[in-house]
Amino acid sequence: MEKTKVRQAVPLQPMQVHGGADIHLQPGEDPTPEQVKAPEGGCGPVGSPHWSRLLAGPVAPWREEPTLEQCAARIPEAGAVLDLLEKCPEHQKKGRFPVVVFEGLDATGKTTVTESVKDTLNGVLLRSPPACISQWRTIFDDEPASIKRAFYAAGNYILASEIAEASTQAPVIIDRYWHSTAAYTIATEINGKVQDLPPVHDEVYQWPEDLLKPDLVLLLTVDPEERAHRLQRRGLEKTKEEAELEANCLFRQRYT
Ligand SMILES: Nc1ncnc2c1ncn2[C@@H]1O[C@H](COP(=O)(O)OP(=O)(O)OP(=O)(O)O)[C@@H](O)[C@H]1O
Ligand SMILES: Nc1ccn([C@H]2C[C@H](O)[C@@H](COP(=O)(O)O)O2)c(=O)n1
Repeated sequence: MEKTKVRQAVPLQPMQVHGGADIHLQPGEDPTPEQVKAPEGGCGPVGSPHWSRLLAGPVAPWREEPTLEQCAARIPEAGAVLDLLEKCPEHQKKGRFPVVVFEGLDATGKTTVTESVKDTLNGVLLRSPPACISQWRTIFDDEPASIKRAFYAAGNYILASEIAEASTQAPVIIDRYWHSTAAYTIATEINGKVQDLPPVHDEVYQWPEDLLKPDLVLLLTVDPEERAHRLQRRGLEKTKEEAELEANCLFRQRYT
């Protein structure tokens, strides 16, 4: 067996982004802090100020981007995701059992490790996106980045209600959660060099304040060559992100 490295991921802090009203900026013009900040009370499509901020886009809040609600007429599954989201209680509380998340690039061993830890701890294994919406992934994966991101972000909130319930019964082990959504979004949607990324304490890295927080997040890493072999052995078609990781050093730096 190859060695899988595990390190505790830095938890993201609460995030603040624009909640939905259109902001028009000239190319190169930066938004004011008022524009970036969500309006008091929220204004988004699903009633909760935080959900609406999230679905409006955590990384480039000043851009005009379609939300799930806006594309529901064209993509009925977007409406179904929003219906599920609406049914989730707004304040998700963790039960008495620990909630542990495993993160990492493709083929770093998340499935293998989470299944083993689940068996060892006699726990419950959950995944993001959760099973109730994962059959629609291919639809959203083919959509523009903002819609894809909104789907995965919504999935994290739906998953949170599953975590809340499961953690009253047993330890909960999770394969990907918010960090995956944030990392892929930052890597795909922030252009430029790694030094152009928002600074370390920027709100973009922060955990959404209304999203149930795990007790522990572990990041799995393997040597890039070994990871490439594993992907090759698996023989699946490369995802868009994998192709970018391979070809684009800047993308890789932004992601990691
Ligand atoms: N420690 C290990 N040593 C050698 N091979 C491993 C190890 N852990 C996992 N693998 C193999 O690497 C491949 C990827 O593992 P796994 O599916 O667990 O990764 P993953 O992170 O869940 O991937 P993805 O995110 O793409 O689903 C599998 O073929 C698995 O058998
Ligand atoms: N919480 C999540 C989970 C997954 N994603 C996206 C990121 C990648 O495009 C893809 C990887 O998932 P996997 O193939 O390992 O099931 O899914 C996300 O953005 N947020």
